[in-house]
Amino acid sequence: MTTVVWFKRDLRVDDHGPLHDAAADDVIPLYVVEPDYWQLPDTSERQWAFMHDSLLDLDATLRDLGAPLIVRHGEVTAVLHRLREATGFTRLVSHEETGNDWTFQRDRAVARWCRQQGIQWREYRQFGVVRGPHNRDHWDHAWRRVMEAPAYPAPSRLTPALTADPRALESLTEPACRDQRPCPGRQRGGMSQGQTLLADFLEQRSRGYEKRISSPVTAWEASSRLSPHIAHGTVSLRRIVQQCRAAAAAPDIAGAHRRSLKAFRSRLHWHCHFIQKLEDEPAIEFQTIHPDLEGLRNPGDWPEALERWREGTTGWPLVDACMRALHHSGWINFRMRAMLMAVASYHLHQHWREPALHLARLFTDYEPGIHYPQAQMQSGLTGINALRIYNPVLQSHKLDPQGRFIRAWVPELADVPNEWLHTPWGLSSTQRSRLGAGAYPTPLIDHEEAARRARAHIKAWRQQHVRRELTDLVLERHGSRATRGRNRQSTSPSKRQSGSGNNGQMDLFQ
Ligand SMILES: Cc1cc2nc3c(=O)[nH]c(=O)nc-3n(C[C@H](O)[C@H](O)[C@H](O)COP(=O)(O)OP(=O)(O)OC[C@H]3O[C@@H](n4cnc5c(N)ncnc54)[C@H](O)[C@@H]3O)c2cc1C
Repeated sequence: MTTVVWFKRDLRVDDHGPLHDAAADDVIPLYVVEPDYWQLPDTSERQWAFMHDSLLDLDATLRDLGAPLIVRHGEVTAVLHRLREATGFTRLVSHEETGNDWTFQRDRAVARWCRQQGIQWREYRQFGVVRGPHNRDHWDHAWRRVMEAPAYPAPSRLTPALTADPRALESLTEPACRDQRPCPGRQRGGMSQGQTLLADFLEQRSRGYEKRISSPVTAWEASSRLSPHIAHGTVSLRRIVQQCRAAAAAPDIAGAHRRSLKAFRSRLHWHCHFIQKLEDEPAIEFQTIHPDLEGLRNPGDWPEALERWREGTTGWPLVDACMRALHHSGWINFRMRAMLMAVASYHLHQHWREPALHLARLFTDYEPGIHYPQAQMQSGLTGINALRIYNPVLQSHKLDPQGRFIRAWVPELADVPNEWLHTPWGLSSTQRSRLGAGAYPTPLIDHEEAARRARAHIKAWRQQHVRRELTDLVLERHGSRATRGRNRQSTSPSKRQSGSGNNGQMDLFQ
């Protein structure tokens, strides 16, 4: 039997169920470059570049196993059709994908084509995300079952159904990407890069994880930096969970290090918890999680603010440093992603979708299932989470007190003393010119005033438009069971989502 293994965002051979099971057959390992996908507003050349590294690595490994990667361009059903005519394959295997709406519709088209052609298509789960009806109360248990199951070993040998592919991967025609912003500091893709990062993180860098991931000064080293590898599947999430557990169980591990590994493991759980939200409600890509918050902000309001936010010229140094670092490297830590999104939504009163798309394009680790729910959560659109209006000046003092990160990314402020670095608009124009900061913009709005306005606007909107019964439905559908349990015990229904209010954040729904 000939089986096509369709690689998508699972570019590895280890813990790859479809490849493992297909190894008994004649196999066609296939990757399809889909030109229409790379024209979508949430995709970019930097993501393709990471993918390309990973394809080269995958191809080299598959060649060693005996069956090189077959790469085709075009619409997937058309590619499969031609391949079917050429090889007569009868089985297609792949991983389930919670991608964006475009990939979901493409998968539906593939399913239709398979039915018409009498091809058996088996999809495997690679995450703890459940497709179809399921009981949210048992979700954690199901996640653990998947992560604790034995990983699939890489096949030791493959029998190729197509021996020589005339189109060598090295000469692959790159898709024309709609977004081509350069990313010189991008992480490299590929299985070996992912493995090295994981080993290095578990052995060394994770020691300071818990305490050092919030500051953009230290997070670059303290975070695992595995996100683009998880998003493109060059390392299996299950392997990461299992190796993390093994590292934490080592007898000689220090308490702080063990706590850090525990905190890291909870993030791996969040990965699937968030993706599950998009799996359960794909409309989240386009619509607010809480339907009554849809009209809170309008697309197209204040275009100058959006442009300045996008280009890292808001005049708030930490915000601009984060955006510019992201342009350069395709990655920024969680806290700063949250702050960027919150500043766009609250201070600059932007509708959530354009900022979310901009960030998606900038992230080499763009993962729709995490991205859209997170972007909405940080914009106050779920109706069930504490609102976090990050104070960009407070965050700046707290997370970059010496201005190391700011000076690295906002060179206009390199000579501004610490006293003024976080609030350079307080300098007179003569002082600014003397310090070489004359070209750095002043903010469009006072940030405290902007936060006050945002708070008042949301409060009024909520009183007028937000229906409790819909909030309860959102909570039922998307709320974390752990949080819900806590809420049930400790808060009255009207204060269900009251939050910490720390770290420069405010809870507006109290
Ligand atoms: C507005 C916004 C958009 C985001 N978009 C993405 C995205 O497109 N892709 C993406 O992978 N992450 C996204 N995140 C989550 C998080 O910021 C990144 O996963 C993390 O910064 C990646 O770095 P790391 O791998 O070093 O993280 P680590 O802290 O080392 O975490 C390990 C892994 O756990 C998962 N994870 C970590 N934090 C979260 C979280 N808060 N929610 C869900 N999963 C998490 C990721 O898979 C991550 O790679 C977003 C967060 C915000 C606030």
